[in-house]
Amino acid sequence: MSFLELNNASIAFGPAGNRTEVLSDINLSVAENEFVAVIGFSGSGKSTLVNMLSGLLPPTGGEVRMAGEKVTRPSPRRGVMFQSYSLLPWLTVYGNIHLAVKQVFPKKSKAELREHVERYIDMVHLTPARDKRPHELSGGMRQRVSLARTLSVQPEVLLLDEPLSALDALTRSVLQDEILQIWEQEKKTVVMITNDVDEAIIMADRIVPLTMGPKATLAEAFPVTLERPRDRRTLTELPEYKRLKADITSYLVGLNKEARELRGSNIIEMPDIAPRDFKAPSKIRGLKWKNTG
Ligand SMILES: Nc1ncnc2c1ncn2[C@@H]1O[C@H](COP(=O)(O)OP(=O)(O)OP(=O)(O)O)[C@@H](O)[C@H]1O
Repeated sequence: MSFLELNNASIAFGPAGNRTEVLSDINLSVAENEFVAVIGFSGSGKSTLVNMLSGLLPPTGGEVRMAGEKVTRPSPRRGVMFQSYSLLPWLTVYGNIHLAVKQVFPKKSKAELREHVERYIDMVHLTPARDKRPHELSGGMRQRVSLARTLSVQPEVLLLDEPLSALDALTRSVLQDEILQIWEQEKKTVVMITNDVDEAIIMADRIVPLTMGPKATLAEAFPVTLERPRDRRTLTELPEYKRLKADITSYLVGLNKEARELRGSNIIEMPDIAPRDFKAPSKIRGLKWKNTG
């Protein structure tokens, strides 16, 4: 049964008369505890899609529903984790998570708050770094804090907007495994945005391509039926993995080609002109130098 739904949802930006429809006629139905990966090119509208799912950006057409209710504003029931860590630099790991938890669970006692915050710090293996500030942490550690903070408010839906794309390949795979472990243990509904086919296959139950914008829409999904837990050391050798990777990659390459051809027909011819004088000036704001050109 569908838990999170997008029904003919669209997002347009710009003033009346000059509007651009970035997302058009998006339909998606995510079951409870399902892990869906949305894969797309840069600029296609992936973050706009996350903002719409979270309730930050109301659709200009159609609707978003969660557990049958229309989504009209952000709520702690939908936790978002962004590509940038968005941590408060003057607070420690503990402080960053504590702030979020206190906001969402104001009735918890001091001791309950402490126990709750420490549980999530432990979940992402950051207990030894509990009192460090963001500048004292590596990129992977910062992203772990961000994950712990998102999880600590106990959302039912996790929206992950390219959470690992700024990390090196090794850290990225460690964090993929940690997110999967947490997902299995905490049973969340996940929509993860990614631009990495391998990441999508390793993590998701279903991969949905987002076509190129403007008027980007979701294409037909690729189901991933590989058994869980998935072992990345042996997974890449499986015929199903290879077939999926080839199918999704060639689909994405096709999208890119199609978009380039469309853009090609809109190319504006520029006049063939050259500057009359291209000598470097001898003086700029009182600064003199020898013209060697
Ligand atoms: N608030 C806004 N006002 C006007 N245009 C916007 C706004 N937000 C996004 N856009 C436009 O919508 C399009 C999609 O942007 P979006 O950030 O969703 O893409 P993306 O796929 O997440 O890109 P990237 O992977 O590079 O982060 C872009 O052309 C962008 O300029």
